[in-house]
Amino acid sequence: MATGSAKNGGAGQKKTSQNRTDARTLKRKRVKDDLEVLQAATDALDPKNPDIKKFTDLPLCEPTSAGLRDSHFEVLTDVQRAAIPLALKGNDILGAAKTGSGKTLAFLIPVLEKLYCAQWTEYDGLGALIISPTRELAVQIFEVLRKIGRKHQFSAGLVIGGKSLKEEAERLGRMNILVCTPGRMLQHLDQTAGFDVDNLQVLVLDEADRIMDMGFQSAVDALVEHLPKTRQTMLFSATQSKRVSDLARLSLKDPEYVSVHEAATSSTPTNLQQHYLVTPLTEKLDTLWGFLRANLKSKIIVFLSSGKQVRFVFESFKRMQPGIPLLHLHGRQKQMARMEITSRFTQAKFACLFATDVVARGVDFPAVDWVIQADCPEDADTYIHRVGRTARYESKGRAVLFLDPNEEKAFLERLDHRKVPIERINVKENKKKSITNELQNLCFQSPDLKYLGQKAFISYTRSIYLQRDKAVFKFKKLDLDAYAASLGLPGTPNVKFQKGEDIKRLKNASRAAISSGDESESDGEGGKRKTKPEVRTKYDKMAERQNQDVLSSHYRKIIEEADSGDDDEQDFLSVKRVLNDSALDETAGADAITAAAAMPKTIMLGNQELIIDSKRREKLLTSKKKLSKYMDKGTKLVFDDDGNAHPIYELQNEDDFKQQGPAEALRREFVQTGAGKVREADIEDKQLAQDRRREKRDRAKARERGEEAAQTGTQLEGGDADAEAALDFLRSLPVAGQDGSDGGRSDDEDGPPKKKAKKWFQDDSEDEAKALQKAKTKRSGKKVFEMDYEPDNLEDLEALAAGLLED
Ligand SMILES: Nc1ncnc2c1ncn2[C@@H]1O[C@H](COP(=O)(O)OP(=O)(O)OP(=O)(O)O)[C@@H](O)[C@H]1O
Repeated sequence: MATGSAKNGGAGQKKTSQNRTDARTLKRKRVKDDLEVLQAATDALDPKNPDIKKFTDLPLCEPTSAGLRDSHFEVLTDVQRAAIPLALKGNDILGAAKTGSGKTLAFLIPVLEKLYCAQWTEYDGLGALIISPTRELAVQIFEVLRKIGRKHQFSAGLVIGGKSLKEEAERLGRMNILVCTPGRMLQHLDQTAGFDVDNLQVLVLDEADRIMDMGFQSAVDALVEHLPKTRQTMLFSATQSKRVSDLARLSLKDPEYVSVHEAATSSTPTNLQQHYLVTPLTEKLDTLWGFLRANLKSKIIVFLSSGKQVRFVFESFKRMQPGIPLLHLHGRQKQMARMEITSRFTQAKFACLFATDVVARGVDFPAVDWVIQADCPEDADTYIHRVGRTARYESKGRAVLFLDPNEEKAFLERLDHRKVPIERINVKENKKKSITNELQNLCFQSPDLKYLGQKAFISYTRSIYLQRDKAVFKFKKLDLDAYAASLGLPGTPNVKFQKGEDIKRLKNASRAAISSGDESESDGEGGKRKTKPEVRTKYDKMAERQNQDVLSSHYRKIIEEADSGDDDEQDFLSVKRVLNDSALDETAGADAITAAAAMPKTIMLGNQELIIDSKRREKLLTSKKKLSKYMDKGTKLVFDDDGNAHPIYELQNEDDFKQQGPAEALRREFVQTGAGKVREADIEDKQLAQDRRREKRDRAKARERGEEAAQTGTQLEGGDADAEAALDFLRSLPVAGQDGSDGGRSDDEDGPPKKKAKKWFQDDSEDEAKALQKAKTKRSGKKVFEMDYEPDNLEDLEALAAGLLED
């Protein structure tokens, strides 16, 4: 049976495997036929056909179509309509379209189609490389790729750093599509054995103008060297450059220039409202604070010029609790933190994100209401990308640019030149409020915050100094002292400047340094090749810091000490001179000094000889206070009428003492007189205490009578002077509501409460005071009248307490 059945089973198995082979052949044939149809449709496709409106109008394979359907993409945007057909036909593309217009799909769909048509498998290696200037954007592109490519069989990976090179390298060999940042990719091409890109079919540069910008030039050049020349290349950006040199470096072949909004009257989305307001640098934080307080139910991105600015504003505003969740993002944060913050802001309904230009390009946060540019962007392109974080696709958005009066004219010209429609708005005078005092208090209380403030000050002033566009950024016009004060700093930090460098080069140099030093903090930018980091001491790091001027004086001393090797000797000699100033015979000259240098230094204090054998001891000897413990304590003297000095306790001459009588009798007499004096003093004290108690009782009674009279309105009969005085005092107090003001009327009072005008700049202390007042009223169940009166003694305070808290 077993055998039989085995026999039967063998025939069955043969049949099944035959069936499977047939099915596979059939499937392959079907796919081949489909591919031929697809290819024919693509060949026949007229890229300029105006009837192409939906994705279903394009010759796309089933997996891509299904991915788009499932992601609810149906109608093509302008840039997609213009670019996708050309790209499907294999052209190189130079795509330019406004922010938020859907450029990501415009290159991802052709990538998927190209590899599908080539029947790309895992054995074919890397087929497409997509480069982004920032990690955030790379992650986002990868997410869209996963969404629309979910029905494909390709493997896709993200190469942006944050993991060890080895870990990434292991997976690289198996990837068909990679989304990466240039620096990190270059590292792999240089260092990862067996990572083969010879087969690459498509290269995409998103935010191409930025990638081709100087910070990335060398990385991109080196990267392109590794890639095969026969490939399709696509470049996209909202601010596309057409520099011939760039195109040559990327070996673009007869690229199609797709610029769907070139004829548009504005280079920014039409559903974006753009404003600017002129606010002097010294009031910038006041204005920003006021804006946030007035827009608590919004999703806001605030752009600042550097990570240090971002940290200071975030930390100080966080402590002042504006009433809206605050987040911050800059390139020096660890990768995990950046991803976490990005995702929190993405999900938030109301929040404010302080950020550097790390999220200025490409990042697609949903439903951002406001983009605030608190620091003027370095050029009009950066402005366009920053405002593009709102009003994306078909949604609306608003943007406000803060300009210092010195920046206004020239920067508006730049915007006008780039077709940016922007209108001036003003902050209402009555809504302005200075937060300088709060910042000063915070900086005073927290040295950390003060340090951040100093760093922010330095990075801002340096950035202004280094900006290329000198017509906009006028360093000489900065009032540095006032600016430092506006940050709450107790003094103006010193700033060192390097001439002949511009801000972009500096920024990118620091990025390159990071990417070669610490991978985990790298932005994937810059593209310098990694060298083995040397072991550096704490002092090395401190000495390398660019802003040593804000180091504590202690650290500065350490650094200065390290700089001059012969310091010790110099110190020694100079101390010797100081100590022996009077003792040194001038004629002894240099010989005496040299001889002294060989001997240990000493100093005589009283009858003690102290050896100066260390800097600490030397310092100690210059402090009078500290020296005092080594010195003799002085003796106190008193002077008689003739001016003769005597010790305080002077023993009487023995003979004189004996003449006064027997010692025991003298002692008894002394004790008796002393005891008599103490008794008298005691009686006086008791009498005084009694009088005071009586006075107090009388005052309290008079007060009670006075209050009754004041309440009933009856005239006081009789003439108790104290009571009358108390009544006068009570009448002199302003009674709630009588002086025309609201008199501190509590919410619980009868009658309609006056509606308070809604304020822009309501601060927390007011809220707290109100809450306290309410809590008090609730607890006591009594009405609370606020008086504009400051009691100046204890009695007044008691009267106030008794007179104002009543049923
Ligand atoms: N055809 C479409 N239909 C509906 N929504 C779309 C379509 N294409 C893109 N979008 C949506 O529009 C938004 C912006 O798209 P995308 O991020 O690709 O813009 P972008 O042009 O790359 O912007 P930026 O210049 O800022 O990088 C995204 O939320 C995306 O999901």
